[in-house]
Amino acid sequence: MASLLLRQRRVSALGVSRILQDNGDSFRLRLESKFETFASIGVMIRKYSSGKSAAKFDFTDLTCPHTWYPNARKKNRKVFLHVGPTNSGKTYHALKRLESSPSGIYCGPLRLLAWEVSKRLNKAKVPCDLITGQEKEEVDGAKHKAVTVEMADVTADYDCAIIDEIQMLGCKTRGFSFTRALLGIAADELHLCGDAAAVALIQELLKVTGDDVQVESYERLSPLVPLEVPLGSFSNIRTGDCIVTFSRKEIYQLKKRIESRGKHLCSVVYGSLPPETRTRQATMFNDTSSEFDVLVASDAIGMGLNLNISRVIFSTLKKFDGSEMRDLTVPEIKQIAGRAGRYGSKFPMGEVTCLDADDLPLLHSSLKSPSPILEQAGLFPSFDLIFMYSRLQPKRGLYQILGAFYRECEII
Ligand SMILES: Nc1ncnc2c1ncn2[C@@H]1O[C@H](COP(=O)(O)OP(=O)(O)OP(=O)(O)O)[C@@H](O)[C@H]1O
Repeated sequence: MASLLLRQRRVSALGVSRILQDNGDSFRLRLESKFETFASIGVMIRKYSSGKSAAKFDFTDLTCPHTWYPNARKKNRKVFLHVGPTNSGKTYHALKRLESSPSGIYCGPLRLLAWEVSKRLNKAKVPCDLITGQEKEEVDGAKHKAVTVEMADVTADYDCAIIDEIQMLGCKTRGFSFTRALLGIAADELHLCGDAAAVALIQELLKVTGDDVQVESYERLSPLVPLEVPLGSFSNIRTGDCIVTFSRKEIYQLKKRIESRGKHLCSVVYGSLPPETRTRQATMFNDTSSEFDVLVASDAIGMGLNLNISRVIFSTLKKFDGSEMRDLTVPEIKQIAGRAGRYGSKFPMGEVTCLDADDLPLLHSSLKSPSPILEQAGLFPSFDLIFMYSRLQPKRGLYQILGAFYRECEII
């Protein structure tokens, strides 16, 4: 197979650009149908512009990623973009459609969100599998799936699909999975839930797919009040509080400090907790009859989770992002703060504040600011694409091949 493909590459040197111009996308669709498997080798955030999709064929040409998904391209997808602030019912409306569809898939950014959706659908007598990077729970007769976005199947056919927190397609580390799901899921109806900052980029990305895109805007369902005073002392902690911090060490230090006063017990939620433990901790906090009435969490709670939080308290507005300590961004602050006072929860109004008074100005200004408009989406080459490219350079090692691939991609 490799030699056949290498021959195709030699043909390309003789002028596949022209063939593409002459024959449109059909050649690419046939070729790209071999490229469906994605693997985690590297990530590229590329400025997306439909104007750049000039006819040039090469394994490093990533300018037409919509052609990588022939199943999705066979459909005229109806795309609904549900946009608005946190706690505005975007996901609720999309889930209603999923629940009433004969088959479907929910793709979320967190394992806990996928778990919440599978639980909800199974409770509503809609059998639903749960598939994440850590587990696979299959339910007899299920035609629905709740998955973390990386596990989205772009080869199956669905009546309805949801991609939650779609603004994450701009994320440097995980954005490519959202772009893949956006372009690749073959569903008659595709519901995208997230921040309005992603609308223009998504409309631009979908211009080339022929999908019908409709924007539905929402308003927050319950008030979120930024407090004028900081928490100050841990003696002011009360039932329903959630303290947010960004390292596991600090999470356990804060839990110890709060519990040492003898008034409250704390649940903890952070990304690297084993899934069952995370689920148990979130359930304990949500259960009003449990003694665990305070939550200490990382930004793992920031996306979409429905927890019984009355007040969010930022212990800091800085986090280490893998390379440096930086201030939280406007979207991060809004997402995390938005967990307080969820509609339908025990607390009809949410409050948000900081541990230290010095952080209040940044908190207040961020909550008032719109999220910056997204201009970039993550994109990722398929494993097969890299494999075929590597066959052209038999003397190079993997490191050099990836480096060369990355450099050549950048100049397109
Ligand atoms: N019309 C409704 N009737 C009953 N409950 C609703 C309704 N709309 C939303 N809710 C509930 O309000 C809460 C927030 O809704 P949802 O999760 O859809 O908000 P969202 O806009 O997606 O928020 P986020 O962006 O923070 O994820 C959920 O618990 C949801 O079940």
